[in-house]
Amino acid sequence: ACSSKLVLSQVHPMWQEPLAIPGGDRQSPIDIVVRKSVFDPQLKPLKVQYDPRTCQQIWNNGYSFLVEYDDTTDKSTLKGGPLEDQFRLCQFHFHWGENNTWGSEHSIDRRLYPAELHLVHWNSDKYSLFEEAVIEENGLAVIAVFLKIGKRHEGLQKLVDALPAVRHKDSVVEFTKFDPACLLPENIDDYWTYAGSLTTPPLTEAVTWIVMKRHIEVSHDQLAVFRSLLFTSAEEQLQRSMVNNFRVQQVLKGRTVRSSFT
Ligand SMILES: NS(=O)(=O)c1ccc(S(=O)(=O)NCc2cccs2)s1
Ligand SMILES: [Zn+2]
Repeated sequence: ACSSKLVLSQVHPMWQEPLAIPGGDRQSPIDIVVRKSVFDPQLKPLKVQYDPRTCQQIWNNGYSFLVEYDDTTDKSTLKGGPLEDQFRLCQFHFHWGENNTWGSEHSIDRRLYPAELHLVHWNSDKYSLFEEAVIEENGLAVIAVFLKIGKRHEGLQKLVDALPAVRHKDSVVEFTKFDPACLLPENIDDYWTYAGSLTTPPLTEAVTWIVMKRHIEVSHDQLAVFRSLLFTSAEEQLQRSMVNNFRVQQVLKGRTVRSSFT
């Protein structure tokens, strides 16, 4: 699966930022300044086709919890939008805060949300493995969806109920038949897109970001369960709550953010 345990450089947890990424001129996340985004009429509708049968497991990797999909065939795919090629879903995960005031990685005109969903895909037209794609500039496509506190999200509850089983770093639990399309807003035609990077190590500048304009709602209690997870493994003396697992916003460095809507 896409998050095989490649040996990552011994950087500190991402929010004690490595000073600068050598030549980092397309880092993520960013603040999206709506009035500076450029409508691009050539942007196509996104084509999302997810097969719930490819869902395999949930893994606490010490940064977030990842719901991992079988990406050995083109069963769960993303294409269209700003993308030239077909991309395979390999995992989705979230970033969230210690309270409901902040937690998202991207912001819209400086507005932060309590959490942000990332659906991670890699370019299966050009590469044969996630690990190859993750170092290429057109290798990954990540859909970002903001979460707002409101009504309970029925589809999310199956995931919330499984989280206590992956409380500690490096714990894994089988998780199947979950359709990640239920986490997308009804309208996925309105989005911003820009060239960026992974927001955790290895921070590679390989990501075409697709940030949804519409958010989804989850309940206060559902998000509270995210905060019951731990950054630390069961053996560690000092347990640390998994909260504020977002990266600080990065400079735009002249990049253009395009919008699919006016
Ligand atoms: N927040 S985000 O969507 O920008 C992501 C950060 C890391 C992601 S990954 O786990 O898919 N790959 C990172 C790797 C792990 C091992 C080898 S590379 S996706
Ligand atoms: Zn992420």
